[in-house]
Order: sequence, then C-alpha cells, then structure tokens
Amino acid sequence: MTRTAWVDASAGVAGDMLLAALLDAGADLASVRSAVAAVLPGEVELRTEPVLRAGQSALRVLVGATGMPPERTWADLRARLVAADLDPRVRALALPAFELLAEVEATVHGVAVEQVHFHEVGAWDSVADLVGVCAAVVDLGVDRVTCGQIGLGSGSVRTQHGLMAVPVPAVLGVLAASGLPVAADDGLAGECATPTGVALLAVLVESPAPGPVGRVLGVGVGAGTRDTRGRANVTRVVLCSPVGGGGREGGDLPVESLVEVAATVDDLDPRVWPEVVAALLARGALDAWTAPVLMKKGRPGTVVTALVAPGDRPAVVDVLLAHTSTLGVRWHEVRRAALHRSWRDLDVLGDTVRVKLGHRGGRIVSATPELEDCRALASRTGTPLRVVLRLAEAQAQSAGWGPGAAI
Ligand SMILES: O=C([S-])c1cc(C(=O)S)c[n+]([C@@H]2O[C@H](COP(=O)(O)O)[C@@H](O)[C@H]2O)c1
Ligand code: NI
Repeated sequence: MTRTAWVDASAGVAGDMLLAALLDAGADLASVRSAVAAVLPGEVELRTEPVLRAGQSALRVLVGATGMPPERTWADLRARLVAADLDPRVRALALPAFELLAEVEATVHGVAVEQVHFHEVGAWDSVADLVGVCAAVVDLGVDRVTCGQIGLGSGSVRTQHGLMAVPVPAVLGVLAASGLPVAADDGLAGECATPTGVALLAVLVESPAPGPVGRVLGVGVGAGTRDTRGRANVTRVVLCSPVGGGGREGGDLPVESLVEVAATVDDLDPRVWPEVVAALLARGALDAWTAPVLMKKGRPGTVVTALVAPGDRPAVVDVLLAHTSTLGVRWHEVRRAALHRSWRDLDVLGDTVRVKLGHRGGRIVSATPELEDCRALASRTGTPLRVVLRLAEAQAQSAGWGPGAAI
C-alpha cells in the first residue's frame, strides 16, 4: 500500500527530532536499534522518553555513547556503511545523506571530501540519528516523503570551530544543494535546523508540500533538546494513505488503515489469556481476541490477535512479548470500513445507559446499549443482565433509534 509521510519542520529539524517523530508515528525501535548497531556495533545505546515541549506531548530520543569514538575520515565511515549488515534500502538512503554532508563540509572547510573528518560529518550520535531515521522510514513502509517550509532559527551557535551564525554554513550548503523550502520569517530563536536534519530531508523529501494529503493514518511528534516557551520545539511527521479512487474504496463509508498484530502460542497457562487481552486493550488495541488452533504435531494452541492503529503497534508488540510465552510477533496491514458512530444517553430504570448508534447515509443501522453501563445497572438494581439489556434495547427503539430512522 502506498504510504506517504509529510514532515512538519516549521519549528526546526534535527536528526534526533526526526528520528523521535518517526518512532512516535510507529516505527519499530528494535529495527532502528539493530540498523544503528550494524553500523556502530556496541558503541551507542538508543532509548526514548516521553516529554513535554511547550505543553505538547512529544517523544525524545537519547543516544548514549558507550566509549570515546575514534576520529574517522568520511572514507572510513563510508567503508563502514558499505560493509554493515544493513537492509539495502536503509543503506541506499543513509549513504547519500552522509555523502551530502561530507561534500558540504568539504566545501565549507576547504578540504578534500575524502579527508573530511568524522567529527565534521557529525558526531557519534548524529550517525546514530541518521542511520536510525533511514531505518525508521523503511520500517514504516513510507514510499514518499514531502515536507513544508523548514524553520531555520536565528542568532548564533557555539561549535568546535567557535561561534557560527544561524543558519550554519553546513545547513546553507545542504539547502543550496537540495532546493528544500525554508520559512521566510520563522520567528525562531537559536539553531533550529541542523546539518544532519536538513541532509536527511534533502535525501528523503521528494517534493515540498504545504500540508499532509490523503487520509491521516498516524502522527508522530519528535522533541528537540530545548523546551522553548510559546512554541513547541518539535518536528512532526504525519503518515497518510492516498484517498484512492475518489474515496470510493469503502463506498460512502470511511476506510482506515489498521494493523493486525498476532502470535501463535501453545505453551501459556490458559488462565492467563484474559489478562493478555485486557493488557492489549489497555495499551491501545482497538480490539483483541484469541482463537483456538491446531498446531504442528497436533498440538492445541491459541492465536492471539490485536487490531491497532499503526502508531500503537510497538506498544502492542511489547505486550505480546511480555505477557505471553511467544518468541515472535507478526503483523500485517488491514483496511477497515466502519459505520459512522455516535452516542446517545438513555434513561433506564432511573440510570443513564449510553447507546452506541451505527449510522450510514444519515440513517441508523444499529443501536447498541453499552454493555458496561447495563452491567452496572443490573448489579445496582439486582436485575438480571439479560433483562436490563432487553429493556434498554426496547427503550432505544421507542426513543426513535431503530434501524432506518433518521439520525
Ligand atoms: O564540527 C563542525 S565542522 C561543524 C560544522 C558546522 C557547519 O555548519 S560547517 C556545524 N556544526 C554544528 O554542530 C552541531 C551538530 O550538528 P548535527 O547536524 O551533527 O546535529 C550543530 O550545532 C551544527 O551547527 C559543526
Ligand atoms: Ni563544519
């Protein structure tokens, strides 16, 4: 399925901000870690933490170096990237991004590109961010990236070459080489776009776009290091699928892209399954269920499946790995057409019971009293649940919410 990502870099972009935004949008942290480890084996640790930026929730990526990185030339780093056990699609994005940075640094500092030193192409954490972003884009299955105007910032920043005016020379070099759109007067203070951030956009972005186009599948918000007041220091990524066939895919019904995450298990104490399903729902699954299967050698087993929005997949994978005995989890994308839904309140036996209406084309298709409300009412009044349910259904009909009624 075609999937696009629109990058909102209006408040700036750095390698770690873009990586955090992609992870927040649902990229798999384990896949990102393994790509980074393929290039920097045992040398960096990558973790994430939820933070607030000007009151907005965002994800932050923290890269820790496990030792003192040796200084390397671009030629050394390129050899590393070529030899690394990387997905070829990740390598195909990472190499040109580093190459662009190396060429720009060579021009700025007046040295041969092969001799550009590693600290000039970016420190260890920038390498991790850059490889991580490429791995995250591949993991998300994004096949087209667009971006809006980039906020560059203003003032100056201290680098190992002394104080540099913002935008720093390497950022300007990347912008000149790529034609990326920048904001005319972004009103931002400090360095908001870094060389690594813009080099990544230069390689990833196919065309500029003022906003996301299509159906929004997920949003990721990546935090910058500073928490500036009044404007969130974040890069955002909006994942979209195209509105195919003029929106007729689901007829008049909205169609969503969701993910089914599943595992097949034959050695879990069966008394645990209700907790597993509850944990999946608690971590964002829209629905979760188990089904009995007969596995190899005639062993009885269970398939547990969770239906999730793409951004909630990593959390649900974690639940399956932690709460069941499975060694692996699989997933695939599914399309869901759903009735429009709305809620009404109904007075039943002196209590409020919520009724979920399913409707289509302005007509009610179904009216379902909320089971939890009926259960609470049944226990409070001592009435059998089946009686409360029948009563609520009948009252919903009398309230004019029967099938075919206008909503
Ligand atoms: O170290 C060098 S040579 C250096 C050069 C430049 C130029 O613009 S040239 C800029 N910087 C600054 O380093 C940090 C890190 O940038 P990343 O892209 O690696 O995140 C940033 O403040 C740059 O402006 C360093
Ligand atoms: Ni430099």
